[in-house]
Amino acid sequence: MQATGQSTLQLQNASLLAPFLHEAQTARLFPDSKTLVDMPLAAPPKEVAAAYASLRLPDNEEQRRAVLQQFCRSWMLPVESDLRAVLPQSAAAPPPGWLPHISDPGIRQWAEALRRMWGVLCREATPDVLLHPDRHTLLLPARPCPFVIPGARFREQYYWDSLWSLRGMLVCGLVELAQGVVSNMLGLVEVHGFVPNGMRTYYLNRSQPPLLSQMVAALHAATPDDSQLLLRALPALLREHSYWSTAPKGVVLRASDGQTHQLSRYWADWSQPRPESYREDVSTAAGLPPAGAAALWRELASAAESGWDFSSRWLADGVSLNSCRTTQVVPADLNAFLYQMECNIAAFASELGQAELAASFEEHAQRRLAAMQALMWDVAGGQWRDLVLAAHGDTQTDAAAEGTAVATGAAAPAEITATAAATAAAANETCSAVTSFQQSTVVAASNWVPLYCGCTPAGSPDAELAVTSLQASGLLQAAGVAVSLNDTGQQWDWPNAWPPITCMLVEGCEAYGGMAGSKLAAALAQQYLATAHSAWGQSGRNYEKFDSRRQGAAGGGGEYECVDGFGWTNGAALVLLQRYGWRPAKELP
Ligand SMILES: OC[C@H]1O[C@H](O[C@H]2O[C@H](CO)[C@@H](O)[C@H](O)[C@H]2O)[C@H](O)[C@@H](O)[C@@H]1O
Repeated sequence: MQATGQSTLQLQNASLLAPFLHEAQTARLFPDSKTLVDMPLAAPPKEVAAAYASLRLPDNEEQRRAVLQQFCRSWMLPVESDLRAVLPQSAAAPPPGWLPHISDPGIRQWAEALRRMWGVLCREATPDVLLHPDRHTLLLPARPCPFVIPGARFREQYYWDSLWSLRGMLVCGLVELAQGVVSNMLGLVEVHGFVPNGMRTYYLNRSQPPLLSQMVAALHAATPDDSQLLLRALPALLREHSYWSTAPKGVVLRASDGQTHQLSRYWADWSQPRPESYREDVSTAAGLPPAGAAALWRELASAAESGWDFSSRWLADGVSLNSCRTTQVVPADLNAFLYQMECNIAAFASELGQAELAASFEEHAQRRLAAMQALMWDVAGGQWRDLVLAAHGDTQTDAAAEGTAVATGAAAPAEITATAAATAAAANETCSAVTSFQQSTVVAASNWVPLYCGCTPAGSPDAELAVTSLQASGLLQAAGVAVSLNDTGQQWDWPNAWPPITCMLVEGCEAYGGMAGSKLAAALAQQYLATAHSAWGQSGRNYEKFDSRRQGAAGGGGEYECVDGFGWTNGAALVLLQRYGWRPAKELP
């Protein structure tokens, strides 16, 4: 785990309080496991830990729970007492030019309500977080700025959510707020070398889909006169790129023609239950020996790093969470994001006059693109497939701690033969090439994310094929785009439709898919607007995810109730409304 200064202190305290965390989470003190880890301490951690050590816990379950509850009341502060609501600068300014021109009064009112949500979701840390960081799990950069939370239980800034929130803020003219959100992330990279999953210390073991360079690009387009932005962002992006492209996240694959390719995967530096989902992870690993449980917990945390927590994409048997094998998957969307990051770094370097750096990142981008084309592009299926590395074997060893396959995963069919040990070697500094892997058969919306990232030229035969295959995929439903065809009960599977994915598909089809792509993009955009508007009209809610089959219905499944707020839902709606207007379509082309 990479941590320095303030966060080291915070993490040391987390380990001091680990016995309490275990007991309290196991006793189910709160319906949502995340509540406890977001509550500030009322006294210095050493004092709290000493008080806990002197506590006599009764054997009787109910009495034990009551004692733990009383302990929490005495030694902890209410959730959200580390935050205060703050109105972003320019929130009171008149709505941006495009918004008052929406002709339908009901839609105009909705757009106005969405715009006001940035004020509702904006937070800053209380002075106590800066004064006593060791009492808090809120993670701050050196010079923290106000930020936007997704909403409800997600009461901190998140990494990939921020792209759609940021773009929503920008179409509303909230430039200072957007600048602060990006500054927070750059500040975290400057200290930790990567952007954590979210701004809490328990997220420091992993990142999330790497979209910072896209946020910098969006902000740069909105503030072309800010000469400082790229100067600050470029070194941070270089650090982030290295975090994603070196082992254990970086892997080397050898194709059947002998050619080696460097790609990346999700890999969390964590082999314990996630503190924010402690009870859930303990229960998923029930019955496993300690080493097997530790390996599974890494796989679960790595799935959380993907943003797709959880999905059949990561499950060896396609349905059970205890077959999670995220680190054995080399994801198409992750590598597409990294391709885009490499292109953006090249463009920023070139703008700053750093020609050599620009050329080297153009080369990185071209190499990754060639690898994706050679290994992930499914010509017959017209989509980019995740790659599944052969399973490492049946148990966890020290090698597992270095990033090898999970214990519980069934071996992938060995279409391309090689030794399982090669998978393990992929994680090592020596970077021996993995030769045993195959394309995943899961039909997930992520298979078309490379279209959004420009992994094939606009209007090319491959791009047109991708649009046609998306139309035939079964993912496009009456009220939205399902993220996969597999009904597992997990939230990143059938029948859920997630705003960021829909937005990426719309923009990918529009930018690269020729005439057919543009038509589909416009129809998908209207479908999203119709369902988001209908949900708001029926319930006053802005759900984090939707049911792709029923207009205005919330999504479900997974380890927490569908929440309201919601950063990326509102951002995607505002961005699509500004781009496409309100033109309800009858059906998809
Ligand atoms: O508490 C469980 C998990 O919750 C988060 O994941 C979900 O919400 C995030 C915020 O909107 C979103 O970025 C992610 O895609 C969702 O699946 C969190 O990111 C996980 O790390 C956490 O374990």
